[in-house]
Parts: sequence; C-alpha cells; structure tokens
Amino acid sequence: MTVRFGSRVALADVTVPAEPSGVTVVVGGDGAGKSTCLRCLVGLVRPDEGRVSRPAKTRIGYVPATGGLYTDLTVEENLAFAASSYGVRGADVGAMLDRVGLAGARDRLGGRLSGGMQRKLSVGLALIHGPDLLVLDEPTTGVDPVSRMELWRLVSGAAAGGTAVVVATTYVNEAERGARAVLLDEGRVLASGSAAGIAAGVPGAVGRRAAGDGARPGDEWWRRGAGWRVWSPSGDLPEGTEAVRPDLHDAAIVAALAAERGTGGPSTGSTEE
Ligand SMILES: Nc1ncnc2c1ncn2[C@@H]1O[C@H](COP(=O)(O)OP(=O)(O)OP(=O)(O)O)[C@@H](O)[C@H]1O
Repeated sequence: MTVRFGSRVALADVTVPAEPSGVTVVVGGDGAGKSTCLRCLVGLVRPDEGRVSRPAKTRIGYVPATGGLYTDLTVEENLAFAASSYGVRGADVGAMLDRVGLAGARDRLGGRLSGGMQRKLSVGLALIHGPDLLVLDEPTTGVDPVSRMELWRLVSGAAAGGTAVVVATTYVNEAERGARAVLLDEGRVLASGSAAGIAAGVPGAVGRRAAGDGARPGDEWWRRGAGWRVWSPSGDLPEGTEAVRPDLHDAAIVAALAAERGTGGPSTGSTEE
C-alpha cells in the first residue's frame, strides 16, 4: 500500500501480511504510519497505490487508537449494542463478559472504567461477531502491565479461534507476540518477518562495551542498558567491544541506521522462520 496526504507520503509500498490464526504486529514510533496502515486494512482509507485483500466489512473487527466504546452505556449494554449493530442474533454477551474479564463490571458505565478495562471492552466489542479479521490500533499503549498481559491473551485467544489479527504497537518487545512483525519508520518498512528472523537478519556484527561518562562514540553507536552497542556493517568490530547476538531491539536500531545510510539493513520480506 502507498498512501499520500497531499505531498506527504504516509505509507510507501508497505505490505502487511495477515493470515487466519496468525498475529501480525505492526511496530513503529509516533507518526510511523501505523494508524494509516490499519485504516487501509479495514477500508477506511483507500491506498493511492497497491491493494488490500480483506474479508467483507461485516467480518472485520476494528478498534481505533482512541475510543471504540460508548461511555454512556454500561459494559453489558455496550456488548449487546455491538452485537445488534453487527446483526448477531442471540449473542452470548455473558460469555464475552467472562472472556474479557469484565463480568464483575457488567453494570458500570463505559466511561467509568479504568483505561485497561476500556481497552478490554473495546476488544470484546470488536470480537462479539466472531470476525475473520481483527485489527487493533495500539491496544496496549499506556495500559498497566497486568491489563497489557490480559489484552495479549485476548489477542492470542482470537487467533487460536481462527481469526487473523493485526495489532499496532509502539513497543518493540511486543513484536515477539506475533508470528510476524512489520517494523515501520516514516511510512517505510524497515524490516518484516518473524521477530527471530529479523534479529537473525542483521547484517555485519553488533558489539557491546561498558559505557563510561563519555559522549556517544559515533554514528553507529547507541545506548543499551548500562552499556554501548555498536553496529559494524562490515562485521569488523572496534577494539574493546565484545560481539553480541542482536535481538529485535538491536535489529530495529540497525534497520533505522541502515535506512539513514541508504544501505541494506535486516532483510525485509524474506525472513521466514
Ligand atoms: N488525514 C491525514 N491528513 C494528513 N496527514 C495525515 C493524515 N493522517 C495521517 N497523516 C500523517 O501521516 C503520517 C502517519 O500517520 P499515522 O497516524 O498513520 O502514524 P502512526 O504511526 O499511527 O502514529 P501515531 O501513533 O502518532 O498516530 C504522519 O506524518 C501523519 O501526520
């Protein structure tokens, strides 16, 4: 998909693979193009170039980054209303209340729920009709760690039931939650594939050394925990550094460095595991 807003290219030839029973995680910082990408997937934005293959609208569940529920309806009313909107007859609202962990809050107004509970309810609303494709825009941003875990459990459960799930996140470590990850930066795909495949596809070598008080040693260096990391495209690491096996965090940084330099980073598209 390629999407332009005036002269601004929001997405440049971005591919997001999604398949039944699979979770695809779209990772990127603010303005990377995640929301635009997801809006294309569900049909709210039409790509200027490229195409999207998706199920019928009634077979899609979508939760935007903000909202997605009625604040002046109770939890139970929200679910019942979503079911009737989708034309689902005899929806098992009680089962969905249990599934999203909100049975004890069924009579609370949507607007009175904590942030984490609101997100879980939104996901429940998007799942009530048993969609073939579930698209979630940053469901875990700003959510407490327990709710975050529960949200990912909901995502895994939906996939286990056969749904294709696409989730956007700003947290690189969440890429490991999906079989596939697409790392986006400024509308471009930095890397795509399984998290392990992306990490294994880092060209050259990555090294580490303890960080003193000194300034960043050079363009290819970044801070990681208590130390410095360095990327050497040629594989020759600077003296005093110890080689490390790059993880997804390192791969994301190397991909961004490589994109800046216009050289190859972790491979895109072919990193199947
Ligand atoms: N309707 C629009 N009109 C003009 N520009 C837009 C529009 N929607 C998005 N953009 C621009 O496209 C780029 C990608 O935005 P998008 O919202 O998809 O990013 P994002 O990764 O979801 O980030 P965020 O989490 O900050 O929303 C940004 O530069 C944004 O300003």
